[in-house]
Amino acid sequence: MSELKVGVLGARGRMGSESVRAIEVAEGLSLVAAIDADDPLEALTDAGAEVVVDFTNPAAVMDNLRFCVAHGIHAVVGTSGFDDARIDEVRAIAAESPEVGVLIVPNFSIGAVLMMRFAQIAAPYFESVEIVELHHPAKVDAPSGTATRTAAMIAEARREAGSGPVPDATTTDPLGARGAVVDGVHVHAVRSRGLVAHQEVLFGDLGETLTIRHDSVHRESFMPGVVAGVRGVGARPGVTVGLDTVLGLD
Ligand SMILES: NC(=O)C1=CN([C@@H]2O[C@H](COP(=O)(O)OP(=O)(O)OC[C@H]3O[C@@H](n4cnc5c(N)ncnc54)[C@H](OP(=O)(O)O)[C@@H]3O)[C@@H](O)[C@H]2O)C=CC1
Ligand SMILES: O=C(O)C1=N[C@H](C(=O)O)C[C@H](O)C1
Repeated sequence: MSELKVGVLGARGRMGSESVRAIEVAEGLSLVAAIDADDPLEALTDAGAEVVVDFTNPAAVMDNLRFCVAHGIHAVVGTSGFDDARIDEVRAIAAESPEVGVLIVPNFSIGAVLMMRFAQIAAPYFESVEIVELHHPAKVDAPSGTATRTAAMIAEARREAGSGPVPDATTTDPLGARGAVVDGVHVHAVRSRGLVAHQEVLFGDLGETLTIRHDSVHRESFMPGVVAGVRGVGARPGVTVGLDTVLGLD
């Protein structure tokens, strides 16, 4: 059987370079293009790429997706910045080439996928919830895509359960000490040397708290998920959000 031809966008970056290494050694995958900001996207079509992995930045990723979809190339997107409005935009782009799969994955690490799931399960049972995401100081965006996705999953679970807003008597917060509010969930972003990618979801109710924490201590934690996404995206036309279906969790 012929190997699946894969291109990496953002290939010299922290995640792109790790992905290049993972794809080079993965059985059945062949790295045909490693592209960075100064390379033309036509290098993908010239090399016959069938799937791309995008780890660029929120400002660049939409143009990359437009190119890939228009050229019938499946896309596995790790780049952050995908709120509901942006996902709807991708759905509109993908509708132009219905055979193409676009897999948008806020976090490829298996532990993080499970952390989000566990938070979703816990959400209806606690009156209070807050998210603390902690990352390396070179991260360009806040809050993280993982925190945004976790907040959305928690909010949906609370809505379905008929939960009200989280209790909070704060009326004065001139410096924004209570953090951002994403889908009704307070999100706090920490940036520090020594960190890679970490998140805590803190639940609270009468006389008890539950903390769900995940730590990526090395970027290799994301690679089994990236490789699974590359192998799975072609069988999923249209837009899929999250790695859950690829991992068989849905
Ligand atoms: N889903 C997940 O599991 C994970 C997602 N991420 C996300 O992935 C993204 C990248 O993170 P990270 O690797 O740390 O960032 P880096 O800044 O290390 O890498 C980004 C790379 O993309 C390149 N780039 C910029 N614009 C383009 C373009 N138009 N075409 C091709 N390449 C381009 C940059 O080149 P140059 O420096 O020359 O501009 C750089 O090499 C972020 O959004 C981050 O949040 C990160 C970790 C895990
Ligand atoms: O920039 C990072 O490093 C990460 N970005 C993703 C995010 O925004 O959630 C995934 C992971 O947290 C690492």
